[in-house]
Amino acid sequence: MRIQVTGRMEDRFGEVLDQKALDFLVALDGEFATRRVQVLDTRRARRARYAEGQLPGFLPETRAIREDPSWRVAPPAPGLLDRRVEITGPTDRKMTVNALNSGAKVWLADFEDATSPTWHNIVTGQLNLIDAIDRRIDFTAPSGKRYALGEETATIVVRPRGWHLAEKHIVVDGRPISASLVDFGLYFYHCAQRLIDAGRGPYFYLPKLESHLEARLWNDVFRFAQNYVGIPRGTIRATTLIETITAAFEMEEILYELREHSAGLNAGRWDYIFSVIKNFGNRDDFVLPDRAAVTMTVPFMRAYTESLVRTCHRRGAHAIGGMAAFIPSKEPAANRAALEKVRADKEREAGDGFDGSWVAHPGLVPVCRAAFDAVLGEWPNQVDRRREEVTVTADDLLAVDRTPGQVTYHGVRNNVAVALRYLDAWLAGTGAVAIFDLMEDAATAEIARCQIWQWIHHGTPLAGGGYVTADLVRSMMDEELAALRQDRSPADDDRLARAAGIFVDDALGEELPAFFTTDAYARHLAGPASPVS
Ligand SMILES: CC(=O)SCCNC(=O)CCNC(=O)[C@H](O)C(C)(C)COP(=O)(O)OP(=O)(O)OC[C@H]1O[C@@H](n2cnc3c(N)ncnc32)[C@H](O)[C@@H]1OP(=O)(O)O
Ligand SMILES: O=CC(=O)O
Ligand SMILES: [Mg+2]
Repeated sequence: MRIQVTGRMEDRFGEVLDQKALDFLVALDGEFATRRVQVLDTRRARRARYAEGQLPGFLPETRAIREDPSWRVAPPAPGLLDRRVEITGPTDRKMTVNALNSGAKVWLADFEDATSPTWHNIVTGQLNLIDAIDRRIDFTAPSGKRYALGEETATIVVRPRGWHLAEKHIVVDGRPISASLVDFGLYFYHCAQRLIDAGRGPYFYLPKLESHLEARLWNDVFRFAQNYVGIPRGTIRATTLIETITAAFEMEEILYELREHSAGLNAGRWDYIFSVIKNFGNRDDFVLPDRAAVTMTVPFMRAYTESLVRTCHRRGAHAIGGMAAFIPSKEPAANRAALEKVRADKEREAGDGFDGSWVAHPGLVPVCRAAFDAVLGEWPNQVDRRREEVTVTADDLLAVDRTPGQVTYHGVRNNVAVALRYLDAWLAGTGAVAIFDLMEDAATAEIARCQIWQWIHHGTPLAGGGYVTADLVRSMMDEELAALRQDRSPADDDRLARAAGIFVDDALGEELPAFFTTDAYARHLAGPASPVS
């Protein structure tokens, strides 16, 4: 047999991994596995060029696409006209029900940043999506709380894992298959027709793209999939996250490649910051201050979001805002402060022309809705607001050295503390967690470990004296681990040691690995003992 499922088959997994769905995965793999490898090679080569001092720019070979004012993306599909509030989150059963009932217009069902890609999470996530669409997901929790879908639910938009990740529990001809193709393929195969019958469609968010050629690859996947099951071209819709610095130079081209399937662009701010550090970490003029100082209004971030809105609206596409990391707190003063910060963030986005934005928690839906209601009123979006006055140059997008702020002892310590806590949760199977009152996920954890690497690499001075050194970071790490061990049971020691090992490999080494998730997945989550107990 060409395809083998090596992951443990739990209750009902056969419903997701039936022979016809597996045949579809084999077909996707046969068509696209080689191109995925080429994409990853191209990424490596591009990063190597940046390491030698090259900087990205707008592509001369695609100038005609940018300068042609005539083309537009497809009009919005059913359920995607009004996207003023989108809630994101993992696809476990409880959160699936809570997100769909949250009052948000869209639910981003996340297999990427918010999910630890254990085999269990991936397959049960697919099952939960099928059950949600069939409206048979209701259940009673052990606490006695009843979870049931309401009458009106959010439109589901699935975010498959990025091209860099493999799914090692499914092998084709002895090779692990692309995780993107698994998440896309299983959802599409099982749910496309169900969604069409329910008056919506198979919709996706595309993460971590680095170029328009990656968008072309996704577009070809969509064409192939639609032909395979016999549904019209253009039934699939996809919103592309602009969350890498290289994609920011190719927004027009990405919309163009996907135009028959495009549902717009999203400003994935956290991975964007990560991408800037990752690509230019070697350069003195790209050293960023404490993470808390890298706000959405610093010049390089502002250039990126202004350009995104203008580009989308010029092409008739939705521009969707990003994630404020502040989440509700049980402590009233902290809660008020968090809501106020989210309100300011969403009001700025609505004022800038975004058509909607993301929230991480149901308690934030009303804040985001109010900010967009105030600007949109009865209109479903503001795609007609062209923002023609905006001009953004390559220098603006790369103006990282104009970011005010310092590197502080507290900022370094916070990154160490967040990275260790996040990695520990990720190893235990949870991909999004509240840490020190902020939402943390794979993208924010990447920032934490990359900043540490960058600051050590440059021997960055600390405000108040001293420098960031590997010794300083190691001593902080030891203190944090000791404090965590005190709070936990000895049974957690092995997992904490593994979390520390990932941190050392990915933040303290000579080289800066492209993603912590790839190696950490292969070493810790892909074996029989995943998640790590
Ligand atoms: C960079 C990016 O990619 S951003 C997008 C990826 N990140 C995310 O999607 C993060 C999503 N958010 C979350 O996972 C969660 O909100 C967390 C982990 C940050 C906090 O979760 P908790 O600690 O459970 O928060 P809290 O206890 O306040 O939750 C209250 C209720 O809201 C539910 N809830 C919280 N967040 C969500 C969500 N995003 N979707 C659905 N339900 C949610 C909880 O399940 C809980 O339900 P219950 O009352 O039925 O038990
Ligand atoms: O996916 C979103 C991000 O900010 O990263
Ligand atoms: Mg992201």
